[in-house]
Amino acid sequence: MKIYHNIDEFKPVNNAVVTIGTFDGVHVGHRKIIAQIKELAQASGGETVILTFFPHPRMILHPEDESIKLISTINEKAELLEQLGVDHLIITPFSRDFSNQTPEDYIRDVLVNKIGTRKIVIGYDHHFGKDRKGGLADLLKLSPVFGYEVIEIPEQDIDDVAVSSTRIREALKEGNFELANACLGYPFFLTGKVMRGDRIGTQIGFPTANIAIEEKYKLIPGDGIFAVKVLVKDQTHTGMAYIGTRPTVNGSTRNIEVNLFDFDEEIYKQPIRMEFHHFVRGDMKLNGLDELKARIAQDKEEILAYFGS
Ligand SMILES: Cc1cc2nc3c(=O)[nH]c(=O)nc-3n(C[C@H](O)[C@H](O)[C@H](O)COP(=O)(O)O)c2cc1C
Ligand SMILES: Nc1ncnc2c1ncn2[C@@H]1O[C@H](COP(=O)(O)OP(=O)(O)O)[C@@H](O)[C@H]1O
Repeated sequence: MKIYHNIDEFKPVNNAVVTIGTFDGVHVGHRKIIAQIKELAQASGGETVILTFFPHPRMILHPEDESIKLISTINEKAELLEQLGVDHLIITPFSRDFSNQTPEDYIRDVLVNKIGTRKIVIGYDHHFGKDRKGGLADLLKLSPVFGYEVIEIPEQDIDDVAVSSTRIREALKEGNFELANACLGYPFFLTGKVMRGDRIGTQIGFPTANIAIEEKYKLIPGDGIFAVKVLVKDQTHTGMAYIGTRPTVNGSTRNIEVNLFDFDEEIYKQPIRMEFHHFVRGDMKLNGLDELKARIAQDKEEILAYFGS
């Protein structure tokens, strides 16, 4: 998959089959739309193009506002779309010029001239251009002029997509990974780098890799203990993750940490990817390190049993 960080980097392709959207999480609803553009492209010997927008305008206009939380970071999204076999991903940054185009200019300059759109798969609720005034009606009106075909996504499918995103976000907050992962079509994951902590982990016999996540907008599951699978240095390990403020040791920051089973390596600064499979319990203030250690040993038994090992 080729990635473009600006629409101007893109050179028109033959028989472009295009869809436009945020695709947060690249969940089962999105996958259905992507399967459709792939089928259309295959049938016409064309190439699939996804046009997405990043950063979200609110992230630029109000960088202090940390309320926007997304299921996948832009890099995670690109990785997921690549796995699905999308040919081209155009990531358009928000700009006033881009958002101020009239619907006609946008269709002619961007969709037709820059992308070479032959087929566009789009929902009734998609809006574009100045004041978001452009939509399906404009695309349909100009289709005979520019010779592209418009394929409308049924309203029910659009609603399913919206329902899925909201349900996934809620499920992740509540620790319902069974539901979130079923809606996503793959286990929810986060990616980050291992950083140093307070070295209490080793002291109690459960070293934990502390994960730093660069993207402030990434949605983090609610606090608790989780059964996870972690990819580190191209190897997958099972383990137990902790998200919380460590009330037992009077911690202050919200940590994301993981103890990997059958693992004993120094991995500071390593990139890791952690998949969430099951919520085990909520965060607790335990009475000292001995109690914490005993509780973690119990968590480990439960998680080993969960994974069936
Ligand atoms: C499976 C697991 C369960 C944990 N449960 C709790 C808990 O209930 N309460 C708590 O305060 N900390 C809990 N922790 C976090 C520990 O306090 C933390 O790992 C320890 O302080 C080590 O921190 P360090 O990596 O900075 O050395 C848990 C950690 C793990 C791996
Ligand atoms: N089984 C393991 N699980 C997680 N980290 C491990 C493991 N074995 C060794 N490590 C290493 O130990 C570090 C965690 O040890 P810990 O005492 O908790 O230190 P810190 O407080 O700096 O995280 C990890 O960052 C990693 O480099």
